[in-house]
Amino acid sequence: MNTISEVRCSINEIDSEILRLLAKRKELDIKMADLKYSQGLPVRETRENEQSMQKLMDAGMELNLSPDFVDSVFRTVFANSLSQQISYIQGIVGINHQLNRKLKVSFLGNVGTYSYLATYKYFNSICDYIQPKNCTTFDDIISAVETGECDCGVLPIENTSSGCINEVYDLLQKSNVKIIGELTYPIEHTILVKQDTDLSKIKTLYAHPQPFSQCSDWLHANLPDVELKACSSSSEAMDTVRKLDRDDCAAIGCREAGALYSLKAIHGNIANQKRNITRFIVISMSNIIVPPDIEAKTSITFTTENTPGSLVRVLNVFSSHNINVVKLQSRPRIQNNLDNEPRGVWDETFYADILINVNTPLMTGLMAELRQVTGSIRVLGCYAASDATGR
Ligand SMILES: O=C(O)C(=O)C[C@]1(C(=O)O)C=C[C@@H](O)C=C1
Repeated sequence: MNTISEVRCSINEIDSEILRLLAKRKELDIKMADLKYSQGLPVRETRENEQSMQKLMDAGMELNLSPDFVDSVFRTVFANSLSQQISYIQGIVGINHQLNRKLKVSFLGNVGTYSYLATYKYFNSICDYIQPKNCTTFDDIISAVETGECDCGVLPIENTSSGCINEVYDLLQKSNVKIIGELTYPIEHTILVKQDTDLSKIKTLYAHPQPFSQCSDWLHANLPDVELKACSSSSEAMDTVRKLDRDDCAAIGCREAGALYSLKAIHGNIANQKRNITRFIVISMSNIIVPPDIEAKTSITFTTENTPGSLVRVLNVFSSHNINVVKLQSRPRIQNNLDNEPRGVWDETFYADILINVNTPLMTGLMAELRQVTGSIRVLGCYAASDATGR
């Protein structure tokens, strides 16, 4: 008769074997991407995937595994495989010409910030080694790329709870960096403490301003009298609470990252939206080419006259070409010369994300039409849409 620990041991061995096989599969993904790219074949093979899935479900049934289970396991494996292949090809085509596949990347904060987690998730399959540049402001992240100190930078741009991160939009208005990628990352805010304590004892809470704003409802209802201290990042917040080592201080951060700072989670899931997700953009000084079979997103910025119908005329251009505008945002225009500005009014700069690849013949005609109905227009970058990569 087997004991629990013997059975557990056998299960652990099987799990390790599954991991080894997944790692082997990952190596084949890269080989496959290489072959497809060199032969000019599409990366996404929807029909082949469907056929493989059907075969796996049939084989699974013979092994007494339900089709649902097989479907959910392999859907994740297939999505990951596609994302690996796309990232790899993006790496060949665009941002990584270095033979040793090392990239220097700037992002907010230190180990354990959400930006850190998103950065490693994005670049893991693109390069072998990331040299991190830890920044304390969004401006520094962009400057590190502009000066050539870093190959790429990662910036949060919008979140399902707090909306657009205006500071990043305004910095993009002033910079020449290109957007070369995006990823969406689930942000699971947690109250982290150093000493054994409970919520009623907390007097001071440390966090980046974004988590404060993303958790405003919960904070209002549960910690209304607590002093909120803004930090430059979640890592600074977590490190401060670790060093203070008190039972009346806490930080907002991700549960797993908290453990890196010897902090315990006492309350989780505190964001205003259950699905609290941040979209990050990846920036670089040079554009990448998105292969034609990958769904591409192009970010543009434009100005219009401050007159009735001006914006509609721009949107009509997209509509007439059946182009999906998946995001439209406006920000007050940054003016350096205020001499001719009438008092009390200001102009807006618009940002739009549209589903089109800039390297299509349609784009040239589209830009010509857009120039006729805008004051100025600039492409901020064209990149693989996160839906396409599963990131
Ligand atoms: O402070 C961090 O951990 C960050 O990475 C910054 C940041 C942000 O500025 O939006 C990143 C993602 C989350 O939305 C919350 C915080």
